[in-house]
Amino acid sequence: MMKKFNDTFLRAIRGEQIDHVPVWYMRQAGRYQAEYREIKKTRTLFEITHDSELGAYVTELPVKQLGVDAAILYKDIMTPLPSMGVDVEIKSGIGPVIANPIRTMADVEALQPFNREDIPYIYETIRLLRERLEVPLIGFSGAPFTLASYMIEGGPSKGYHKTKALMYGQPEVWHALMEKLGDMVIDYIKSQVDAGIQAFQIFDSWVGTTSRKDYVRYIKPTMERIFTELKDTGVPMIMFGVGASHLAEEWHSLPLDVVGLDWRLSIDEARERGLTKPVQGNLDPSYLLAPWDILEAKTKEILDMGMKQPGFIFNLGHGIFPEVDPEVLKRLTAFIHDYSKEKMEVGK
Ligand SMILES: Cc1c2[nH]c(c1CCC(=O)O)Cc1[nH]c(c(CCC(=O)O)c1C)Cc1[nH]c(c(CCC(=O)O)c1C)Cc1[nH]c(c(C)c1CCC(=O)O)C2
Repeated sequence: MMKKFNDTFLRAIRGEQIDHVPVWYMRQAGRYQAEYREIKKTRTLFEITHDSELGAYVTELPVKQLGVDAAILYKDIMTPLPSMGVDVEIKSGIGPVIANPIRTMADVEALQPFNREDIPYIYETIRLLRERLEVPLIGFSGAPFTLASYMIEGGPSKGYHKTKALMYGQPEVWHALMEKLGDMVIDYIKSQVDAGIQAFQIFDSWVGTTSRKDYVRYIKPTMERIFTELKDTGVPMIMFGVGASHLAEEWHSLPLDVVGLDWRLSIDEARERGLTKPVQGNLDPSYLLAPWDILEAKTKEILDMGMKQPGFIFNLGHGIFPEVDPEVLKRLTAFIHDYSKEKMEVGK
């Protein structure tokens, strides 16, 4: 018998009637899973994504194992960059490393427009997943600032000094780069929507390193254009970044649907600051290593805050890390479902 499609995640975003709080986890496909580690013994991330059957398997695995309410397409924020001429490799335990960093206007001019024909395997994975999944499929893209930070630094960074030096010192180069990456994000998300994704998240993971004033001046115009152009897709749009509480009002004012929060700003505080839109978050993933009663108490606290108004999706404040026990995530998912279900029934 076919199981009924669980659209709780999409209904929650629309503020519709639901019977439990939906949950999914950033990095729900990854090295905390034994099956994933086994696959990674012989294949790189790019090799997995080029194999649509394998990409679909890895995407679906946490949905089956944990019982989460949404799947996030397995790929990386680096996936579209080779199409633009970026020479990128993802090194295990380090992250993306780029051999041809951006330093000058000539480097920006040399970037090619993203071409969806370069990544047919991603769309094939989306099509396979839409046939198989009983929960919505989330697509995603990195945001221009976060992608630019890798492209300028040449890899992961602590201070983002080269990125900001280019932003402040060569603003015309910076804006040209933001424009090109903005074009890519728009077409890349549209292409994923055409293939069948049902929501998307924009990862501006490292944008919290900029001030509010700089965000408005150097980054927000491109974000405004991205969300304005993508609104027509009709697919819910989620924003996320780490340590970006000071930008929460700026995000809220963008034409997006869901504001993702990390653990630095509580949901109550976000509401007090006028964030009336649906929120997603925000358990500090470190709690996943704490004893169960401590994790449960914190989860309850977040659910109690999130459930004060419609439009709440439970997630972590950042991705799952390799040391986390899958059994803990399974128990947590069941707890979120049971606790919120009970609370909704009492509230009726
Ligand atoms: C900044 C960023 C990257 N990639 C991503 C971000 C934004 C989210 C965030 O803030 O963490 C997004 C991403 N990367 C990956 C996903 C898959 C979907 C999911 O969340 O399950 C998603 C959503 C796979 C991946 N991307 C990567 C892994 C882990 C290593 C691997 O399996 O090769 C996975 C599962 C590699 C990667 N790729 C990147 C980093 C920092 C790393 C980690 C390096 C490491 O610790 O080894 C860049």
